[in-house]
Amino acid sequence: MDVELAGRTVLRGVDLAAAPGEIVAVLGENGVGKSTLLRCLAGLQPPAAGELGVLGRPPADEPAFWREVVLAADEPAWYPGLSVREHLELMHAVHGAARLEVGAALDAFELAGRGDVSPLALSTGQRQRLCLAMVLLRPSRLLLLDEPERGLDTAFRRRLGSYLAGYAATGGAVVMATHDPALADAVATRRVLLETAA
Ligand SMILES: Nc1ncnc2c1ncn2[C@@H]1O[C@H](COP(=O)(O)OP(=O)(O)OP(=O)(O)O)[C@@H](O)[C@H]1O
Repeated sequence: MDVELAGRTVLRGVDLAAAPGEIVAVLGENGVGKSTLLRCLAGLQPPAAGELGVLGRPPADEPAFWREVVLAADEPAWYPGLSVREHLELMHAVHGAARLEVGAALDAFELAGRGDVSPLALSTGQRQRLCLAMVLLRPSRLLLLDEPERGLDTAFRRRLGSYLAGYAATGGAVVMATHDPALADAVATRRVLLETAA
């Protein structure tokens, strides 16, 4: 597919497939179009040309689509008055059939000691861990992750890799834009290097 933003071709001839159980790492320099590609896969940016199918149909920004697909890009808006634990409980209650219990998610993402505070009282890396905990707690078939390593220390990046591998091992597909070659090396089953559209 080709993608244009403000009349400029940002992506040209991008050809990408991700099967269940695959982790696709999308690499490339700043501004090359990685986030734009994820937005296309999430149905938030229509391609100017070409074809795009997600889970067997064109992606659409509607509830049925978002029950199966998660886009984790910019930091989400946090609910005022809800603690870290309550954000996870909300996710658990809304989605049902959760992949993780709340206590297990707090432990896995090293937030057990911070469960009662507001997300705004967390450090940048802790907030990113909460984002990822919310993403991985709920059921889904496709994760679209934009620089999931953002703010994470080296040790937790490795843990993230193992969590993504675990997600893929249960049949989920992951497409992630990343600037972390070590994360890509550790878990990607396929790598896509984007280059500036000529
Ligand atoms: N809303 C917009 N309108 C016009 N151009 C945009 C818009 N958003 C992004 N762009 C441009 O599209 C190109 C691709 O941006 P994108 O954010 O997809 O890059 P990226 O590969 O994710 O970059 P980074 O590694 O810095 O996150 C850039 O040249 C950017 O300037």
